[in-house]
Amino acid sequence: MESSRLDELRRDIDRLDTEIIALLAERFKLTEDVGLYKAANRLEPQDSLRESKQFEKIARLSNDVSLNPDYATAIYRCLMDIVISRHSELRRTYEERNRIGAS
Ligand SMILES: O=C(O)C(=O)C[C@]1(C(=O)O)C=C[C@@H](O)C=C1
Repeated sequence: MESSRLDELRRDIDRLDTEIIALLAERFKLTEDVGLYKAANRLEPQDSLRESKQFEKIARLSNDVSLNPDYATAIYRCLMDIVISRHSELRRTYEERNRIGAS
């Protein structure tokens, strides 16, 4: 491959990465609020029913744009695992604060 072509492709990748990171930041802000809501309402960090619906949607959306659904599914599994771990942390912090506040 001509090196200028490689540079051009990498510029396109960099541009998309900028957008992907901005969207991830937005998504994590929303899941942070979900985590705070769950902690305050004593809901479990993981919701398997919601996840099943999410994964169905992800497969459908991937197929619509000719993306291998396995790729998107793997990425979203990672994302959700990070979210679940953060929600567990928020729950521990929330309960710790309430214990201290109650004593
Ligand atoms: O919708 C929720 O309840 C969330 O916590 C968000 C989210 C997600 O990232 O989409 C993460 C973990 C849950 O197991 C399901 C979905």
